[in-house]
Amino acid sequence: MTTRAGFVALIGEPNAGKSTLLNTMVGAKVSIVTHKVQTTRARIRGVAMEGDSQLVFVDTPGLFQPRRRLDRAMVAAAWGGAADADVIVLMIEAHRGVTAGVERILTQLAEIGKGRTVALAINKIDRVEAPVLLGLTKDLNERFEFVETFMISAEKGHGVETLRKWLAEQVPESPWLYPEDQIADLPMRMIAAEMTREKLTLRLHQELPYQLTVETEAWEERKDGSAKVDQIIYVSRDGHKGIVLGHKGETIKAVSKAAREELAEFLGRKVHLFLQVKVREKWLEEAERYDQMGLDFKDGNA
Ligand SMILES: Nc1nc2c(ncn2[C@@H]2O[C@H](COP(=O)(O)OP(=O)(O)OP(=O)(O)O)[C@@H](O)[C@H]2O)c(=O)[nH]1
Repeated sequence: MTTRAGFVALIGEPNAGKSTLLNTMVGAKVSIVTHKVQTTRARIRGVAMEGDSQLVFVDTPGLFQPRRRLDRAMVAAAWGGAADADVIVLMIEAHRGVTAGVERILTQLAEIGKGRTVALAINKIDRVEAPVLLGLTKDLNERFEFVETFMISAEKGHGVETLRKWLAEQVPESPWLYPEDQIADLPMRMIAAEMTREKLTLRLHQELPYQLTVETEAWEERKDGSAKVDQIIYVSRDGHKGIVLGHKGETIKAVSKAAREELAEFLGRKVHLFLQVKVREKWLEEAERYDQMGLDFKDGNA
């Protein structure tokens, strides 16, 4: 069997329908991903299987005219995700057409999208008549050389399967990036790992060994409705392990408690969180590419 796998970035103005499309393509589980945990790094929003292809959707915060510093960082992150992706899909709203925001994105796309596979998805086609769509398709394709144009309704599901099949053909031949039995809760695993990393950062301040990463090793749904989450904190040196554990394990206990509480509140149910610290000298090298993408590299999976 020839497998394929790759990264897909959905870009577009806020409200274009990116989350809706993701949910339709990936399944209901992603909807749990909210904007609550903000990060400037690209994150995985969901993974879809289509035939022998694995499509990993990376998050791109809505692209808008950045004013504040935080906004600028978010927009940069959005483009960062797109620049690393194998396929970029620009989503626009059919009834709004080429807005000033869309024009701005197209200008940036002229640089980022050069030589890449960029498709156009005109969304919310249920809101306009056919002639409008044809005019819009022509207009947009004159402004940028899209490899393909799709007319979809993310909400009603029209055209979504065609788009997904096409994406499956675009990603390169590659082993799958994530085991199939993990993809359903992958976004949750990543969010949980980020929560723990955030608590470590808060707790350790400057002491924090910068070569540190958190991975969610196992996620188990229990019959009583609670979730059992096992995480490993990887540090690159023995000395760092002591810092993370703290005097008599105080640091790790406090981090664990804070992360557990936040995760429980986020999920709205009870959480049992187990943290383990491991020394792995080479993790940085192994994980480099994934880390840059904001992905949690799982040992031995790639
Ligand atoms: N009529 C119609 N509405 C849609 C369609 N797809 C999405 N919407 C609606 O458009 C709104 C925005 O959709 P989202 O999926 O949240 O948009 P988004 O691009 O993820 O927005 P941000 O998270 O702000 O970047 C929601 O109210 C959706 O219900 C569609 O195909 N037709």
